[in-house]
Amino acid sequence: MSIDVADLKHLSLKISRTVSDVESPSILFYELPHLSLDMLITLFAELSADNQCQCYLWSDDRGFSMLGFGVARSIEYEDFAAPAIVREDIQNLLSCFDIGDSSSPILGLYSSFDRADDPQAFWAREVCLTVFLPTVCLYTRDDNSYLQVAISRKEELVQISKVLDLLTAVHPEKSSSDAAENVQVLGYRTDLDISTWSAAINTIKRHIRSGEVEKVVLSRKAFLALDQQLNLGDFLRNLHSDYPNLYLYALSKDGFCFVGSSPEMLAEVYDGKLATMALAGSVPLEVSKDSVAQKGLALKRLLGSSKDMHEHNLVVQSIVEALKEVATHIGVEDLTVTNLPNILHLQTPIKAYLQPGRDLLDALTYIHPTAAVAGYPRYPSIDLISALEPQPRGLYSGTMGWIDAEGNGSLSVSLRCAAVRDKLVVVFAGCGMVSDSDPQAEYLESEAKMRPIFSSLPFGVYGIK
Ligand SMILES: C=C(O[C@@H]1C=C(C(=O)O)C=C[C@H]1O)C(=O)O
Repeated sequence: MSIDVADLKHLSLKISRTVSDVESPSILFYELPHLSLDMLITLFAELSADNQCQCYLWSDDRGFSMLGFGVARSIEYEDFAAPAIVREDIQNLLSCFDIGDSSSPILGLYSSFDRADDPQAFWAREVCLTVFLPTVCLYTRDDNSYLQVAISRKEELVQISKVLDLLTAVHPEKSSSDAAENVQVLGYRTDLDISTWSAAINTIKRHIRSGEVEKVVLSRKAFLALDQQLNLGDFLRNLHSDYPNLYLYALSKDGFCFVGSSPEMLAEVYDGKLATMALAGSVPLEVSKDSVAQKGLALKRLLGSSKDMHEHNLVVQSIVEALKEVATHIGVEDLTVTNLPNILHLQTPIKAYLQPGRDLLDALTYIHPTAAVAGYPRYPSIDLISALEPQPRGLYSGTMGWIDAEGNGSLSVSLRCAAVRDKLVVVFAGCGMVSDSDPQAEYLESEAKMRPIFSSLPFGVYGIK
């Protein structure tokens, strides 16, 4: 169903009237005709061009998508805070608003991997955790779409009208623009080339031999200088059409945009039931090869690799250990394979019941960062990562998603991503290192993990090393 312009204009008027009458800060909810993800992508691209306001897009493949524009209120934590404190802060934040009926407001939530405060790295000036109530939130849940507006000042009406005006103008099947065809790469570099990468892996192996760690996830960045700014709408549409069943996310603020498409769920919580996964142990696929034959061989190699099974089992083990602190009835399901165009991953779904009073925030605090993005055990691995990686990771390998007032919600792990500022694109990828990791093979794996970003750029860069 497409959006009826007359209906929206009517809604817009109705909201303006209601908002003008609102005397105390309020959160209002309206039902909307179905919003496709494509429409939210178009809105994200248009709204993020306005550098004044934060814009947030997050979507899973299970029927939840949200677009948040503006920030009515936010809570930022310089260090990782205890879940009980965050929970209380969220309740206090929401208690400033009249919420009315039975709807539960949706808040955005994102966290960084580390306490990133490198002034040289624009993607890494992050607090640890941010929870925010968007001024305008369009979201779709199980095929129903809603508009949530948080009103505390009359000026917010401008932001609300902006979203509604754009919505009336968005065509449901917006085709991509052709302006970006001529984008050129002016420069390319990586922070860890194959020789520094290999040296870092040798250091990790020394720490593994000494018994201090069993696995460390090493990551690197690729920096691309373009001759013009990226068209974010086209980029997100390409990313979504090539990798359709993943988490798609984008955060635009402070003059930069962090964007990606991740196969990894950190946690999904509903009514005390928790779903998570171990995702680690990978075989990259080459672009040039016949995909069916190649996938068959790669699958055999992955399932027969004791190194990948070891890497994977450490992640299962670390998640189960973490869950024992906050959950009961922990069920480790059968091993499966996540089959993507660029790579195959071993995957084990894990389910549990959270202890009474626990919610998504406990899942975040205890599970993250898993051994799939940090290492095992967690803290010596994180120390090694900060010693070996030239700059903080910032949002890369952090988490992104949403939470409601009851602590239900969903978070993805921020992988297969890039930070974009002006004409610079920084692409991130990492690989789990164990005692028998081969630096060359791991480097190829990191290239394959960057491919979704490269191939979604207008010129489809594949061969960058
Ligand atoms: C760290 C990344 O991916 C993680 C590491 C994996 C591995 O080492 O096999 C697989 C999936 C992810 O959990 C990344 O994509 O940057």
